[in-house]
Amino acid sequence: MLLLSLTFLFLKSTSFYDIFVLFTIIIVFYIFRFYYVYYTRPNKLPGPIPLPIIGSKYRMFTKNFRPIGMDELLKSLNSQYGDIFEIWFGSERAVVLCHPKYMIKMHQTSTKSKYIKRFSGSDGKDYGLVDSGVFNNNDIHGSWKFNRMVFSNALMRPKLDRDALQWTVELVEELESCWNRTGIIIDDNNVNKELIDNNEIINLPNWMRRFTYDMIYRIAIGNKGDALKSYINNLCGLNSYETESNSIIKSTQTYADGIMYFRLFPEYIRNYFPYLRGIIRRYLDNKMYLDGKLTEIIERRRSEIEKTPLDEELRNDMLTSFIITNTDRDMHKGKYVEKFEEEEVVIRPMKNEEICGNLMDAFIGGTDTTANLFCFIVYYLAHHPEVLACLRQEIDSIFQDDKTRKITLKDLDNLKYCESIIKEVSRLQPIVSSNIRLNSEDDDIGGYIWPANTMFLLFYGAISKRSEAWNEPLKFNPDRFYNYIINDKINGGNEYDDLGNNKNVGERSESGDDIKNSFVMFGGGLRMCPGRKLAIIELKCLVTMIYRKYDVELIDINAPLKIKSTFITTCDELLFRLKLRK
Ligand code: HEM
Repeated sequence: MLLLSLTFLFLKSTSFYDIFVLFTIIIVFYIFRFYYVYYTRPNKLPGPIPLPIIGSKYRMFTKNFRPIGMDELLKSLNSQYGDIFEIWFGSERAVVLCHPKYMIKMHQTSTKSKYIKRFSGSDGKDYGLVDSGVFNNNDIHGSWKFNRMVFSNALMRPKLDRDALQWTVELVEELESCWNRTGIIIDDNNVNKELIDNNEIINLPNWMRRFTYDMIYRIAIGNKGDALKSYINNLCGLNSYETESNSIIKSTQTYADGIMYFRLFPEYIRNYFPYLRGIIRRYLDNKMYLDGKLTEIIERRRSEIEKTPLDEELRNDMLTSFIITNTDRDMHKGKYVEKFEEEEVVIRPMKNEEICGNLMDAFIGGTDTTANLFCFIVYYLAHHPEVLACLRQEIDSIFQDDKTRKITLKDLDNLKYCESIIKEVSRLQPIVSSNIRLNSEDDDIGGYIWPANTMFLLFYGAISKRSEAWNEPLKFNPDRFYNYIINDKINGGNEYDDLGNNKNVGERSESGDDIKNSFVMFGGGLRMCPGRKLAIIELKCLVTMIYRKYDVELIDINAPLKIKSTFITTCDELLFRLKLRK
C-alpha cells in the first residue's frame, strides 16, 4: 500500500520526460548488470549468448522464424555445443547435460544425494510451489520426504494393481462404446466421409486425454470421472452437464497452466505489473476454488471413513490412503518411524492442505504423460507393421484369439513384447524430454566445481539415444528391451526398479560399453516417477485391448508426427480410425 501511494505521488509530481529518463536509466542499469553477471560467471561453458529478459529463448525460432519446441532446441544446441553446455532462462543459467555419465550423480538413490532438489528459491508458496505436494515440493528433508513416501505407498500397493487393471478395462470398454457412437469404428462399406472431415472427432489425443483424466480421477478419488461421458454428449449434441469431477479436472488444468507464471516472474513483478497482476489474481482465485472443492471431498470421505466399522474394508484409492495415514484405520499406526532409503521419516496424519497438493500432483502427473505416450505408440506401430505383427503374435498366443476375455494381472506379466514397445517408444520419443535438478552443495560435474543451487537441465531426449549404449540408436527396435540380458559383472551390481528392470544399463552392456542411466523413461533417483507402475499397467492393458480387436489406421500415414514440446512433449494431432480386426 505504501509503495503504491509513493508511486502515485511520484507520478503526480514528475513530467513525462522525467519518467522516460528514469525508465531508460533502469533499463540501461539492468542490461549492464545482466551482462556483468554473464561475463563474470564461474565455469564459462559454450552456449548461445543470452539476451536480457528472454535469455536464450530467441533460439526457439529458426532462421526462417519457424518456432521450435524445447526438444528441438536442445537437440540443435547439443549438436552445436556438445554434451555439456549452458542456456539461460531469463537471468538464470541452466547447465544442460546430454550424456548418461552425468546422470550417475543426478539419479543417485540415496538421501545423501546432492541432487534431490527440483527448483530453486522459495517463491510461489501462495501457489503451492514450495512445500506442498510432491512434484514442486522443495522441503526435501521435511514435508517432501513424508508426502513422497505416503504418495508412493498409496500407488505401489499390490491391491491397487488389481483395481487399476479392472478400471482400465472398464474405461477401454467405455472408450470403445464412444468410438462406436461417433462412427470412428468402421467396416469396409461404411466410411463416413463427414467424420473423416471432422478433425476434432478423429483426433486421438482428444480422446486419450479424457480417458486418462477419468482413470487418474478414479485412482485418486475412487469415483468414476466424467470427462469421456461429457465429451461424447457434447459431440452428439446432447446436454453436457458440469459434474464435480469435470470441474475439478478443468480447474487442475488451469492450475497447471498457471505454474509457469509463478516460476518465471518474481513476486514483486507478479504483484505490481498491471496486466500480469490480473492474470495472477485469476490463477490464485482458481487455486482457491480448487482447494475448496478438494477440501469438501476430503471432509466427505473423512466422515464416510469414520462411519465405517473398523472390521469393514475401506475403499482402495489414494484419497483414502492419505486420510487414514497413521490414524486408527491405518494398520501400521504408531508402528513405524519408517525408513525412506537410509533416512528415517516420522509418519503422522496428513493435513488437508497436504492431501490437496498430493491429489493435484496425481491429476497433473497422471494425465498428459500416459495419454500422449499412447498416441506415440499408435504412431510408431502404424509405421512399423513388422513390430505390430510381433505384438499380435504375443497377444494371440496369450488370449488364443479370444478378443473379449478379461485381461488378468498374470496376462500383463506375460505381455513382455508389449512392454518392450512401450519402452522403445519412450526411448525414441520421451514424454518428459528434459528434467531439472539443483545441487544442494558445491559439487564437481563435467570437470567443473559448481556452486550450490546451480540449475542442471538433464536432456533425456539425447541421453536415451547414445550410440555408446544402444546399437543403431535411432532405429525403432523393441527387441533391444525384449532380448536383453542383464550383465551383473560389468555393471558392478544392479539397481532394479519396481518393474523388475535394471535401470542402469544400456543394450550394449554385454560388450563392455555399458553406460549407466541410459534409459530414463521415468527419471531416476529418489525423485523417480512414483506413478510408473500404474502407467505401465494402464498402457499395457490399453495397447492389448485395442490391438487384439482392431486395426488402427492413420488417416494420413505420411503426415509427420505433430508434437509440441516444453518440458513434456505432447502429441498435437493424430487423426485415426478403427476397423474390426479380421
Ligand atoms: C507414461 C507415463 C509417465 C511418465 C513417462 C512419467 C515420467 C515422469 C518423470 C520423468 C518424472 C521425473 C522424475 C525425476 O525427476 O527423476 C516424473 C515425476 C512424477 N510423476 Fe510421473 N510419469 C508418468 C506417469 C505418472 C502417473 C500415472 C502419475 C500419478 C499417478 C505420475 C506422478 C508423478 C509425480 C507425482 C512425480 C513427481 C515425483 C517427485 O518429485 O518426487 N506420473 N514422472
